[in-house]
Amino acid sequence: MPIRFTKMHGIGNDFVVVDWREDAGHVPSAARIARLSHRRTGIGFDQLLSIEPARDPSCAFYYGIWNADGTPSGQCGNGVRCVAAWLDREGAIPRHVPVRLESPSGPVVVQVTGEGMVTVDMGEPVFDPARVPLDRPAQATYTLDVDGDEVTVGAVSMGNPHAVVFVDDIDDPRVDRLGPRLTVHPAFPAGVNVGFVQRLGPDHLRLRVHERGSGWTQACGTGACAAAAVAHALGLAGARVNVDLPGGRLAIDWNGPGQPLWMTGPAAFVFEGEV
Ligand SMILES: N[C@@H](CCC[C@H](N)C(=O)O)C(=O)O
Repeated sequence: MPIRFTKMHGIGNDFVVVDWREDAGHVPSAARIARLSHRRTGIGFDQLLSIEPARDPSCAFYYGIWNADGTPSGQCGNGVRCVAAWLDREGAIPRHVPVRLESPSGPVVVQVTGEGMVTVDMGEPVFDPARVPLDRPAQATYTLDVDGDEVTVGAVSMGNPHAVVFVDDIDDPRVDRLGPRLTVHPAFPAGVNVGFVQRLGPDHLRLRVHERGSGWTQACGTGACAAAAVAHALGLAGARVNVDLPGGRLAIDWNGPGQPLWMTGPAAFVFEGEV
């Protein structure tokens, strides 16, 4: 069955967006998604995003998320900005007005603030390890054995699981080795997105993310939220943090426990296609 799609990206984290508002339920198999995501023999993307009718009547639309290997995810920060920009281009949601969208992990609130700029209320970061999920009793940080290497991580759910590792230099080759190994560490039974954070100051972080199901990406929106939330919880960051990823910058605002976390950044259209 042919699939019409829009290729988009959020600071280099790239997506195929499919419109299933009239036609929900035609999820391609994991094997087909993996074939389509291939960068030489397919379209090439980090995630496939569907736009569908909302199941929750308080939300305008539902969006589904699948990684490049075909596995589903509960949340995608760069993806939800692209979904909002796509709905804005269709005239399906109003501008400058908060709109509730339903993700697989629950509602978020998007606001298209200008051409291609979107702010999202991502909800409150969840540090309870049982809900990340992380198979350890609750602590501020966790020390994990990664093939004989001791690695200290913060853990948080942003609707999907994140491990956050502070390093002196995100370009250190040790980071390249640790990313893929930590993503499949058995302490995280559902796998984990792993963010390596270099702290430049209380309001400025550098970040690289090895994503569960997609590998190293140019940017990870929920990864930026997780990095800022863990830094804030450890007293290493304030309420407003600029997070620089290989593909660009996101602004994260979080006032701490009991408060929602906000992410602001761009969303861009690349091309339309059918496969
Ligand atoms: N690129 C994303 C996260 C996509 C899902 C992730 N790989 C997972 O499996 O949870 C983002 O921008 O947040």
